[in-house]
Amino acid sequence: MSAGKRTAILISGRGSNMLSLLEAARAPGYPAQITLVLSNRPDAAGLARARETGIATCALDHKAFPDREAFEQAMDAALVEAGIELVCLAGFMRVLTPWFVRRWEGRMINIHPSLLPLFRGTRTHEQALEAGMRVHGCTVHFVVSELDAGPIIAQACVPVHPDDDPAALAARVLVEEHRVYPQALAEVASGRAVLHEGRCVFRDA
Ligand SMILES: Nc1nc2c(c(=O)[nH]1)N[C@@H](CN(C=O)c1ccc(C(=O)N[C@@H](CCC(=O)O)C(=O)O)cc1)CN2
Ligand SMILES: NCC(=O)N[C@@H]1O[C@H](COP(=O)([O-])[O-])[C@@H](O)[C@H]1O
Repeated sequence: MSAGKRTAILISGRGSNMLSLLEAARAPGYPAQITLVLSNRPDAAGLARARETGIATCALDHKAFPDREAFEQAMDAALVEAGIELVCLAGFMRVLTPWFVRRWEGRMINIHPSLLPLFRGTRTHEQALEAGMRVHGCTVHFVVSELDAGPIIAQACVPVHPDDDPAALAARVLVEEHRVYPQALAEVASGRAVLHEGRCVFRDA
């Protein structure tokens, strides 16, 4: 049995979704193997958490590069050097240029803390509360150049409670992120979910 698709996780912060993906990938037969954690922030707390697990890490400070393209070329080189086949964005807070997206389109997914296409961008939990939503949630999608607009692979819903503040709602959504992201990665890594003609298509693997 193959060891699974060589997968990199890109982070900018604490890395809780990274940890849930790492844990899921330890299961026998899981179709992806996490072989690299890369961050645009050398001080990202998730890097230290990744190193504790023994996984290879790479810190590329985006501010050390003259422009976005130079940073992305270095990131791409690190991924290619590591033999990466799939990329998971997990709290990676850089908008990727069309150049990088074209390099990885169909092999790069992201988790977003809202039920897309509702509430793209940032402050998603505040937006949901301001809109008076009774349900909220998270979305795993293929990454395309347009921000948070890629074809949806999986979603999970949570109830919005009357006394919710953004932090309470975020915490409830995060539990579902940790459940649905590993499921979505398995769908993509196994070939069951594919990006085809701008849509997410489910095939018998
Ligand atoms: N081309 C794409 N790039 C990225 C996507 C995408 O769908 N297409 N998803 C995002 C993740 N994301 C929300 O899910 C997101 C990340 C970053 C930003 C943003 O405004 N970043 C700023 C810098 C912010 C910072 O450094 O703190 C920027 O890049 O200038 C918005 C949404 C990942 N990239
Ligand atoms: N626009 C991207 C975005 O907002 N992503 C969100 O950042 C958090 C990262 O947490 P983590 O580092 O603990 O996984 C997660 O809630 C993820 O959905």
